[in-house]
Amino acid sequence: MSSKSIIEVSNLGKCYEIYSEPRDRLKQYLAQGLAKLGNYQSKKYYREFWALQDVSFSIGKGETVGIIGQNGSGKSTLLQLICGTLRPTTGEANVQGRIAALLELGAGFNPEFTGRENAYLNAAILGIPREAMESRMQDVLDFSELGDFLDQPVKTYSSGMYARLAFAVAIHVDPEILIVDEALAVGDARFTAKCMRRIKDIQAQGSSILFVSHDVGSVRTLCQRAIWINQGKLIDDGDVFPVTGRYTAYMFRDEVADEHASQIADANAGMDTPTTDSPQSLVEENSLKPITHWGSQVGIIKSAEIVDEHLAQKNVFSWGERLKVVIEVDIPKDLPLENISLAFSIKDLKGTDLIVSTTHDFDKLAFVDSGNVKVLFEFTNHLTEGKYLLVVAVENRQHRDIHYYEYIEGAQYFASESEHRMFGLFQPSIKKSSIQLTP
Ligand SMILES: Nc1ncnc2c1ncn2[C@@H]1O[C@H](COP(=O)(O)OP(=O)(O)OP(=O)(O)O)[C@@H](O)[C@H]1O
Repeated sequence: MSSKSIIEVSNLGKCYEIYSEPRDRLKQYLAQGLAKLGNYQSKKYYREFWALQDVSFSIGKGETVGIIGQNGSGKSTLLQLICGTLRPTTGEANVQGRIAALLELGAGFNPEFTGRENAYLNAAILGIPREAMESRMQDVLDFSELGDFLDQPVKTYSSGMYARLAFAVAIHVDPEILIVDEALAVGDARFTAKCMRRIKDIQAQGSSILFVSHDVGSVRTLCQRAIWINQGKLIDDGDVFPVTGRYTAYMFRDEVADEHASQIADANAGMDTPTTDSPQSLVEENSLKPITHWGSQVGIIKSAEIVDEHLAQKNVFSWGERLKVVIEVDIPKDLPLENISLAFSIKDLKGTDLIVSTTHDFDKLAFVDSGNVKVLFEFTNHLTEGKYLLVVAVENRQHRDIHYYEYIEGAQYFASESEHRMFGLFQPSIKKSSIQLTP
């Protein structure tokens, strides 16, 4: 284990024995016993299912890593192996430091004990003595907002109450590693926001965080790095933006041209997210290829760029300047025109959508013919100083369903600049006025 890593996972695998009928389990047990006595290999009455297979990576101190993947891909299995609540079939997970894990609901809680007793018990397992925890109990109570329920057996709790207690305990035991499984996000919106804020505090204190989520947006907001697990295998591991981009591409893949996830990862290997702290200029960033580029009709977008009001392509725009997003598309004859929509979004380098517009919404722009079309979206640049990227897409929209014909994340990289100091991400021009209420 390298001195800088706090978690080191090598060739980790978990295999389950799947029995088609309950009596096969008994047959297996007996056959195994006999085989041991006779010193021979017994017949297998089960089939093997690898929930996780040959996974290796290391996590450094202070890193926040998102674990992404479809339902049943092996994320929870991986976390349980790291926490030591599950034994691996192959390989090992070495962990250095106190792990506070929020895995399944109420994991580690005794249903007969009260919330308070469970808090002491959980803390003790993590090496926090009762006296130390006593002084933190008021904070646990305040954070969990459980009130009198803290002294009720946890078997009487709702799933949301379980989650509140589990989270409150986890953040009050000084974790060096915090593991958060999204399965726990059963609280209401206010509590979820409160938890996210606290996770950021823990991050700022230098703890390492493993964050499991289906939501690419929250992974991008919180994590610098992402690990993509698919069917028990590690598909991709790297900077959060490109890895989640490739995962999204896979999730939206065309059913007909269904490719294996690893092929997408291979094809995109080597594409990195633009670095924000590098001293290299934007010119270099503009030479970067898109972060992701996919869809069922790749190639129909002929060009996509941001220009000023004189249609000159630029990479730096002033705050308050008029700008246009120009997308040229060649719509094939066989595509149904009625639901075609051209869309763009402006994202910051963390992947947050700041501006999104499509020809489909508000004043719908209909396409009357296939062939070459240029669409212009015009608006005033109200982005505060920083670096941004342009995302463009041609979609088929039917109500809330979207099929992507082509999607380019990072069609252009550009900067916004201003002489004024601004806060926030987006600063429209705001009219100020006052009303005199008393003389
Ligand atoms: N005890 C078990 N016996 C047999 N199979 C299991 C067992 N536990 C998990 N699995 C299987 O292992 C696979 C991985 O499960 P896991 O819970 O790790 O997935 P996940 O990525 O966390 O899913 P989700 O996003 O739905 O929580 C699934 O196919 C699941 O059915």
